[in-house]
Amino acid sequence: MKYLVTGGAGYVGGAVAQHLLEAGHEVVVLDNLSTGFREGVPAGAAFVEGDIRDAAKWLDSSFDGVLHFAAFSQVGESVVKPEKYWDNNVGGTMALLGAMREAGVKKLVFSSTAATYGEPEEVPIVESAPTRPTNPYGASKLAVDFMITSEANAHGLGAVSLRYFNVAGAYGNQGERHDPESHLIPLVLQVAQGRREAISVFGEDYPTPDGTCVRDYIHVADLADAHLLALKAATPGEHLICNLGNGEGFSVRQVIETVRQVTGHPIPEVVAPRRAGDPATLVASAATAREKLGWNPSRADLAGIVADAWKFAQSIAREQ
Ligand SMILES: NC(=O)c1ccc[n+]([C@@H]2O[C@H](COP(=O)([O-])OP(=O)(O)OC[C@H]3O[C@@H](n4cnc5c(N)ncnc54)[C@H](O)[C@@H]3O)[C@@H](O)[C@H]2O)c1
Ligand SMILES: O=c1ccn([C@@H]2O[C@H](COP(=O)(O)OP(=O)(O)O[C@H]3O[C@H](CO)[C@H](O)[C@H](O)[C@H]3O)[C@@H](O)[C@H]2O)c(=O)[nH]1
Repeated sequence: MKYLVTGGAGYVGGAVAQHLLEAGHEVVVLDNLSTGFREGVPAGAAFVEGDIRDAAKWLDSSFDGVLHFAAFSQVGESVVKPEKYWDNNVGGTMALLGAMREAGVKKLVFSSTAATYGEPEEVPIVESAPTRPTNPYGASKLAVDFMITSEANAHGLGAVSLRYFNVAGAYGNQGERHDPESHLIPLVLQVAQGRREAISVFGEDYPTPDGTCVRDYIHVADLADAHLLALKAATPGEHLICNLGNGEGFSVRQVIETVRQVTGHPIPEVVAPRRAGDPATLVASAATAREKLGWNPSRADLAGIVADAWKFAQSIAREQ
């Protein structure tokens, strides 16, 4: 099969593109390199440097589907520059859906997010939980989910939205290298590498066991498996939404402690103010993904996830 991967020069899109190639598919990556890297596009994929708003230039009926990762995704930035998120995430996806309609491409897998739920009333979070995003990033992704539902109803698109919780780890040589980095695990690893002095803990007064935010970390390779299963499950005229996480929460301090164990570095920490837009606890119920996609994650162990991210961070440091 031939797939367009938007955002395939980024962290998750690059890992999924690699997995698609290994499964024998043809992959075309469309990425404007706004946050991604040319060297993040896996060998064997065709690369088009361009914007999803211009997807109609490259999308034609030879494609069997689209995997849509291209977006801005920093929670904190979205609070101070919301217009950037509405423009790229919502405006960009509207153009992409239009191009798919024109070209008659009927299958879509979309990177949605746990941030669509906001502060949950109950954990683990199920897909029928209220969606009350606490930041414009989550709101923009929720708007896209609504857009996709109406596209499926009106025009027969077969779509699956995967609501990732916190993605981490590496898949072969596909790993996380955001610049600037905002995600917890790669930042803590930068401390272990001596690239920063200490990790800031954003708030220690949350209603959680140790006062720091709790998140559900999922290995990017397990996430990649879910995308291939989602392509199989996509059904014309239907929009399926699935959470992807391991169902277990780890606090910021537990993550830091795990990095200490994996790297042997003492990792100094400093307490900093809360980051705007952060919910206290996000933990997934992935029962829908297991039932509807047949997804069975096999790399849930946090130390293993951190060890893979560490291996990748060290390999990048050697290259630089
Ligand atoms: N990393 C996580 O923990 C996480 C969690 C939930 C959801 N997501 C979602 O997964 C997707 C991928 O996240 P990531 O961590 O790999 O981010 P990333 O920044 O590494 O990748 C995004 C890629 O999209 C490209 N891009 C952005 N806007 C574009 C546009 N208009 N046209 C073409 N290319 C464009 C960027 O250059 C980049 O290569 C995003 O949609 C994000 O919202 C990520
Ligand atoms: O230097 C740091 C960086 C992060 N954190 C904390 O660590 C936790 C995880 O933060 P990340 O930035 O790694 O991840 P987020 O939970 O903010 O967001 C990630 O997961 C979300 C869903 O859970 C969204 O999908 C989003 O795209 C993705 O970046 C948060 O409580 C954050 O406040 C720190 O304490 N210090």
